[in-house]
Amino acid sequence: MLRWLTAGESHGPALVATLEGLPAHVRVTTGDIADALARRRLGFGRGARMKFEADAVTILGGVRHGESQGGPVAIQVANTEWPKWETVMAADPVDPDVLAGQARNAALTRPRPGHADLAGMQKYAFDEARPILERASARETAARVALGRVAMHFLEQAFGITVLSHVVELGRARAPYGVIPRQADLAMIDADPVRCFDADASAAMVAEVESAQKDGDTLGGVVEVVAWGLPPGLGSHVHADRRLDAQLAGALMGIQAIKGVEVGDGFELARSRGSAAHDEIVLGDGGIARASHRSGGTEGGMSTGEVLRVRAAMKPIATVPRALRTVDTATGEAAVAHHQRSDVCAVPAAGVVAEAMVALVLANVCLEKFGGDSVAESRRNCQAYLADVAARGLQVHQS
Ligand SMILES: Cc1cc2nc3c(=O)[nH]c(=O)nc-3n(C[C@H](O)[C@H](O)[C@H](O)COP(=O)(O)O)c2cc1C
Ligand SMILES: C=C(O[C@@H]1CC(C(=O)O)=C[C@@H](OP(=O)(O)O)[C@H]1O)C(=O)O
Repeated sequence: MLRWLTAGESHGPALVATLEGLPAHVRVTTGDIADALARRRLGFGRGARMKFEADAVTILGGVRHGESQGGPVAIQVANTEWPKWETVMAADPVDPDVLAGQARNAALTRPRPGHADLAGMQKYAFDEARPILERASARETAARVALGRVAMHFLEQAFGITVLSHVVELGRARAPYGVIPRQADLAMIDADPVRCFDADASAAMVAEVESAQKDGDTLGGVVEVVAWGLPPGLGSHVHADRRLDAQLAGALMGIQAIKGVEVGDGFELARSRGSAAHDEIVLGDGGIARASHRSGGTEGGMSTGEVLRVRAAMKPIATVPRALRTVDTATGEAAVAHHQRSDVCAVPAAGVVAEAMVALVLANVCLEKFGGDSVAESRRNCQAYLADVAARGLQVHQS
């Protein structure tokens, strides 16, 4: 079983992440993780902070000479802006007179609608939002992306599974439905300003961001994560929490600002008749094949061996420049919400985070099915299983 945790605040010295249960001999370097973090900073519409702040990665444990050792992997993502925050975010007590002189320490008593601010102040007994927003911030997703890269290397090296994402909707702009990119397309997607695979849709998405920015507004959108090379039978129908689709939905909904998840054709299937909603099992060239890919690669809570497709819908950024109405909790008076700066749109970055979450889920279900304390052992176990499926005439040939 793969377990992971992150810790750290948005303006703290660093985020830290640990991954327990990773087999030995996964090849991964600091450079690989830095590359993943750089991809998360991509995307037209992100705010000023992405430009002046940098992620400084250190692998603190679990990896030696470029290979995992079987112990927990610990990664630090340090924040180069820390010197500006070291008094306001200090772990140890600070002289109140020193703190009083810090503009950054001003009490945030105008909670932002759409954020954790108000519910967090209620729940954790704080009179201002700083202690809440520091941990609620999607800065934390940098730690998840670092772990996701390690999980992706395991999936690729043990099983040949690859995971990628692309932006399919941004504001009102939409990419054509049903185009499923492959790993070879990833460089092209990352080179696009909004990580969209369709040039016309990309131009429309960029225009949407420009228009929202001009209006002092923000945008959301939809990302699709695609995984190629999955064996059938990951996850299980036998219990709710073992269903692959449930685990994927939970992982994606666990990303800040994600409000909806679709597996395969998702909500569109609900609008179709049964005769047009499923993937018929047919005789193909080499044996059993599927006539379509509507299910998104899961049936009965298990992978089918077809390409996996999941979509996540992100709400518009909640720190709206044209500030939303709130109440100042210090005075009890009507006010407008705190706003310093924000992304106009972070959908392209959310795609990179969604890839990481899907990779962590897939790595976990692969370990559940195949086990293995080394990459070679996990690979061997998977190959033996696939050989048995084929020997029983149940192998599905990809169309
Ligand atoms: C990659 C990424 C970047 C984000 N950037 C911002 C931002 O700059 N400003 C903001 O207000 N919210 C931003 N968010 C969204 C907030 O973190 C999120 O809206 C907030 O946590 C409340 O959402 P929730 O109700 O889903 O938790 C971002 C989310 C992601 C995934
Ligand atoms: C720092 C990151 O994202 C931040 C996520 C975020 C939020 O509210 O979620 C708000 C913004 O930070 P700030 O409020 O300090 O401008 C983003 O920049 C990052 O992704 O590395």
